[in-house]
Amino acid sequence: MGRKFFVGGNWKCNGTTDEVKKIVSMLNEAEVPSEDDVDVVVSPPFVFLPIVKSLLRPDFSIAAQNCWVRKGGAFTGEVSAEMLVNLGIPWVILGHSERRLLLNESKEFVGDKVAYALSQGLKVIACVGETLEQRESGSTMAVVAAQTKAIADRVLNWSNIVLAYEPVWAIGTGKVATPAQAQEVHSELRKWLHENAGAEVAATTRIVYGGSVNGANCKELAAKPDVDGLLVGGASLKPEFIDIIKSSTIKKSSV
Ligand SMILES: O=C(CO)COP(=O)(O)O
Repeated sequence: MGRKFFVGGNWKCNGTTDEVKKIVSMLNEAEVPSEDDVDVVVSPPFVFLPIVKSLLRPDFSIAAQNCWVRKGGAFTGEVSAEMLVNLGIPWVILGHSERRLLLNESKEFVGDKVAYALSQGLKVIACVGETLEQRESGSTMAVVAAQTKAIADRVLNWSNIVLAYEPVWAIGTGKVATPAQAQEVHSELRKWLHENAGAEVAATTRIVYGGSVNGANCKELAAKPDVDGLLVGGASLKPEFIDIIKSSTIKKSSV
């Protein structure tokens, strides 16, 4: 019943057309484990979705970085789930901490977005994570459980959700969580899912880690039993992203 390893590349608000083409060429030329063993999903800014879709190798998939909370309409500046489906984009990242914190997206709003995106047939990478202050005050689990509950309250079927644990203090800081810290929260999150969404959801939902993952630290993180993949920011724009994809092989050798 193994959970297939998942590697996401969140390009955030980066890139020009030329840079995007170069990253895609680098990905297309790489030799990586088979799609039977690893899901690779890259997430360019909205404006580059069509070009990436037209150029990217077929065994890699694509995610948008956000979408509107309900059906499209008079919502200036927003992009709807229906539009992503129309473009043939299968995945969307929702609840990233940069949106929760910089754009004041509440956990309820994120939960609504997750439910709506799923209802339209999108697969969702749903991000949760605590700030440094929250970690230091001992409320890490309470925070990530409340963020996960806002999703669980609105969603019954978890088969199209990947849960990404991204501690805010580790994002873009070079300060990666230790493998033990990641494992601890992932295992608690799985326990939470078991108690609140059922044994099947807990056993099958992939929980991936994000926050300063790079080519040097990916294997140790990937080796942890409850780390089912990695969500990569800065390093996903660089050749070391290929090494991160290859860290998936550690799961094969450890079973
Ligand atoms: O936010 C992240 C992925 O969504 C992680 O970003 P960094 O890998 O740049 O720390």
